[in-house]
Amino acid sequence: MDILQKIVADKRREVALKKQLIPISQLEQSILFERKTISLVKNLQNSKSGIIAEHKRRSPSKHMINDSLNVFDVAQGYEKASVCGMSVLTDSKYFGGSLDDLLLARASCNLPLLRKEFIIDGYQILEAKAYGADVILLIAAILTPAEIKEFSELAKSLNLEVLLEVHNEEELQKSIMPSLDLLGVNNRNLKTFEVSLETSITLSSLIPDDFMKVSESGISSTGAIKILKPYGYKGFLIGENFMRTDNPGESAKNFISELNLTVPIFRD
Ligand SMILES: O=C(O)c1ccccc1NCC(=O)[C@H](O)[C@H](O)COP(=O)(O)O
Repeated sequence: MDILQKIVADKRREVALKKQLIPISQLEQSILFERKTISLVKNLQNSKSGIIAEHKRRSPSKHMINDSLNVFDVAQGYEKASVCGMSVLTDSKYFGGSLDDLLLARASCNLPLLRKEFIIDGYQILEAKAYGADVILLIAAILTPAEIKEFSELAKSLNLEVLLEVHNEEELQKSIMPSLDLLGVNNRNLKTFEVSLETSITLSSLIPDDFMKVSESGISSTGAIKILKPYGYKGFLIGENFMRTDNPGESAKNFISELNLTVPIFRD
């Protein structure tokens, strides 16, 4: 069993239990359900840096990254750094995150928030909305095309944007549909945990221009962004590189300053 299969098996049990404890009607009563969402796509279109900064305490590949920070401070730091959006890992068992992290991030900043989760049930999309997300992640490797359609359409009906994540051409070809907003290529091979920007480079020409292209994982220098931009990537999801430091917001700010100095404006 690979790591995604393990995570999904646990997630199915977790979601089944939660559905018994907290009914959908209760999620729908959240005041955040009525909130006007903020567009990550628009922020990326208007940005030079394209940085989506992640809150990530630990991970299956790197184990402990940083659990001494307060998500409230991290979100404020990212906002001050003028990132385009923030990704909040809400899985607890493998990443040490929670829905409370999402809620705290929502309370402390006005950035578009991505709920970074292993979504296998529409219930989790209603949770995302109830806890203040603007964007959800769908992972092609763990979903059928019918599920991607059902979940992305549910998200759109709640005014949430949808980031679809792929690792290879097969996942990309089976998943492309109009109800998606952003297409993320994950550079991390989930069998070996190796990261390679080649994955983003290889898949770039197969992604139709209608989607905002995002490169995810293993981005540890402004040089990587310089390499990826000419392939049409406008979003760059960065977790460990910022979270490994004592002050992720300051690290993001320095990263963006360096980027502005070294990277030419996008080629459209
Ligand atoms: O990060 C992992 O080890 C991991 C393992 C299994 C499934 C997903 C995983 N990561 C989720 C992510 O997509 C990353 O947190 C995100 O792209 C940021 O990556 P990085 O900048 O390399 O921390």
